[in-house]
Amino acid sequence: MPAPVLDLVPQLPPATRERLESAGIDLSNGYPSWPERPTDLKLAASVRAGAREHKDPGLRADPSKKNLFGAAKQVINLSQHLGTEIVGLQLSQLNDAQKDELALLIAERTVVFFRDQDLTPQAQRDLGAYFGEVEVHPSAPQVPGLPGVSIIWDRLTGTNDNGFRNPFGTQDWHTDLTHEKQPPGITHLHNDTIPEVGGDTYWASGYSAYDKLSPAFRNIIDGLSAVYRSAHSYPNPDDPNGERIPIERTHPLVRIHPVTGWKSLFANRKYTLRIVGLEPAESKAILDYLFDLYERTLDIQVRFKWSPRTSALWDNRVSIHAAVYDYEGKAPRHGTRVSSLAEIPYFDAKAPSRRTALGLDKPEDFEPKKPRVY
Ligand SMILES: O=C(O)CCC(=O)C(=O)O
Ligand SMILES: [Fe+2]
Repeated sequence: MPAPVLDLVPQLPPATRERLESAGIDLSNGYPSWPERPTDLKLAASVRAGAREHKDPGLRADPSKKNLFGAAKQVINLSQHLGTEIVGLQLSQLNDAQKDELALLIAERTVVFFRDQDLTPQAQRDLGAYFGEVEVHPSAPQVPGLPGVSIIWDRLTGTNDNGFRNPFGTQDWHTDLTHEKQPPGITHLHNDTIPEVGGDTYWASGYSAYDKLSPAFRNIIDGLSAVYRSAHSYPNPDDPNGERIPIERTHPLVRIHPVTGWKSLFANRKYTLRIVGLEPAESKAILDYLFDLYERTLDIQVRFKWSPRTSALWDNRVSIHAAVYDYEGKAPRHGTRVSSLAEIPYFDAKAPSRRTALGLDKPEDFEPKKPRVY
């Protein structure tokens, strides 16, 4: 299939163009570039089907994080359960000890922010490569000359029908690339251009969603597997002109983060299709409950207001996220992103939840809730 032609150089926001050009990105063949697309589903599914060794840098970190925190001007926790902003550090200048500690911090706090970054797309890719093998999407738009640096920009839909009634797709709560055999751990989005008003992003904690469940309910979902579907679809090799179909993969519904050792819910409404082994109605009832809990429980979420040249690094193993499309494409918002593939998701019945590991459980957390009396 030929790569779509969509030359958007003239539409690049000025700050974005300046960032790309001063980093030596060649825009003479257009922007973005599209990878050689797989011709069919089998090829797309095989792109990263092999087993990769993943050694998480967070496992090497000094638990006190003294190298990272000692060099920062300020460390601000944005909510109890997730979200930390680090002030006064440049991501492009971190040493290895600081990168290891950052990987640990992201594992613990789910999403970490750095404002006022001077970050080339090349430096962003190098940092991603430190965290794990950089994901090169088989069919998503990328920065020319830099496979693995993909682009978040609503102009890339190639259609103009996104708006108030039809938000950009990233507004749906989701986790990235859950259909991969080794889905991403850390994803790093650097937004070089941000509207003056709007364009915030939400994250919700999978650790805390799991912690919200009663022990009896945890027993029901612990050890179950679910099927995860890809966002992109591909022609079936046996029927190249027929309907395009997505990739499907099975993973545990509750997974363990290899660095923290904590259990996390691993479900998202956009891509988790069904629980293996259950009747369709049972699967739907349980998944709908889990999605609702995850998406609607405000105390396990953080909403972040960006400023230009800000980086967010989040852990896709233990979170869902959603981008608010209230600027409706009227003001430019442009970012580059790099995802680092991690381990094959796994479950361990003996692993603790986050609250248990941190000693935060209270006896009443384990009693059935009493009905509220007003
Ligand atoms: O635009 C955003 O804030 C987030 C978009 C998103 O879903 C992603 O980068 O994976
Ligand atoms: Fe996403």
